[in-house]
Amino acid sequence: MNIIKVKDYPAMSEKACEIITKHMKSNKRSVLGLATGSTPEGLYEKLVHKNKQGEITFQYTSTFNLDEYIGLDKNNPNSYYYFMNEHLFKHIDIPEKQIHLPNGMAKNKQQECDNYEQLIKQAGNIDLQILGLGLNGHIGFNEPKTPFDQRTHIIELDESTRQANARFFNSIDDVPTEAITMGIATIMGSKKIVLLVSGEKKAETLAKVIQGEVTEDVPASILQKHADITVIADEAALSKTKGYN
Ligand SMILES: O=P(O)(O)OC[C@H]1O[C@](O)(CO)[C@@H](O)[C@@H]1O
Repeated sequence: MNIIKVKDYPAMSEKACEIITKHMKSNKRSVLGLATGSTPEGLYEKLVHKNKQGEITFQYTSTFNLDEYIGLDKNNPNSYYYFMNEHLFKHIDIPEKQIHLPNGMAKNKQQECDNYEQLIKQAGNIDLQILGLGLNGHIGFNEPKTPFDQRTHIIELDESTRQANARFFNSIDDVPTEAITMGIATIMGSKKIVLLVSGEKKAETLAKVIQGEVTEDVPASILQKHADITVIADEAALSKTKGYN
C-alpha cells in the first residue's frame, strides 16, 4: 500500500485531485470508478474547477459509481444519482451516456446487478477507482462479512451504516434497508485504487485496514492485496496507525 499522509480534509482533496488529474491527462479514454458520501465532495469540487478552467476534460471519460440505494429514483435528493449530479456531473462536460450508476428502481434487481457487471467488463474494467471508507470498514456498500469473491450484488445495509447515513434523511425510517453495490471482486478488478480517509472517527478502522488481518470482517482490509493502491489520509485518520501517527 502506498500511504500518503496529509494534514487535513482540504489537503486530502487536493492530493486526490492531483492524482486524478495526472491520470486523466495521460489516459484520455479513462474509466473512472466513483464514490459518494461526504469524503469525496471536496475532490469533486476541485475536479469541477479544473474542468471549468479547461485543464481536464471528461468528454471521453466513462464513470461507474460504486452503489445505489434500492427504492430511490434518480430525482430523489437522497439517491446517489442525485448526489453525483449535484456534486459533479451537472457541472462538467461528460456526455450523459458515459455515466453509469446501478438503477435502484429496476424491476429485476438481480438482472440489474448482472447488467452492471457486464457494462464494466465491456468498458475494459475500471482504470482508477476512488473509494471512501465506511465506519465499519465497508467499501462501496460491502458490509462486514460480504464474501471477497462477490461481484455486483444486492446487499442488506448494516444498522450502523443506516445510522451513519441517517444525517442525510428526515428520519432513520426513511433510510433504505438495501442497496446495489459493486462487489469486492469488482472493486479489486480495478487497475488502480485511491482510498480517501479523513477524520478521527475512522482512525481505528483505518489502522485495521492498513495493518490488521485481511478479513471479511473488515472489508477494506482486502485492499492490502491490491497491486496498485494509494491511501490518502489525513493526520486525524492516521492517528491510530503505527508508524504514521
Ligand atoms: O464518506 P462518508 O460519508 O464518511 O461515507 C463513507 C462511505 O460510506 C458510503 O457513503 C456508504 O455508506 C460510501 O459510499 C462511502 O465511501
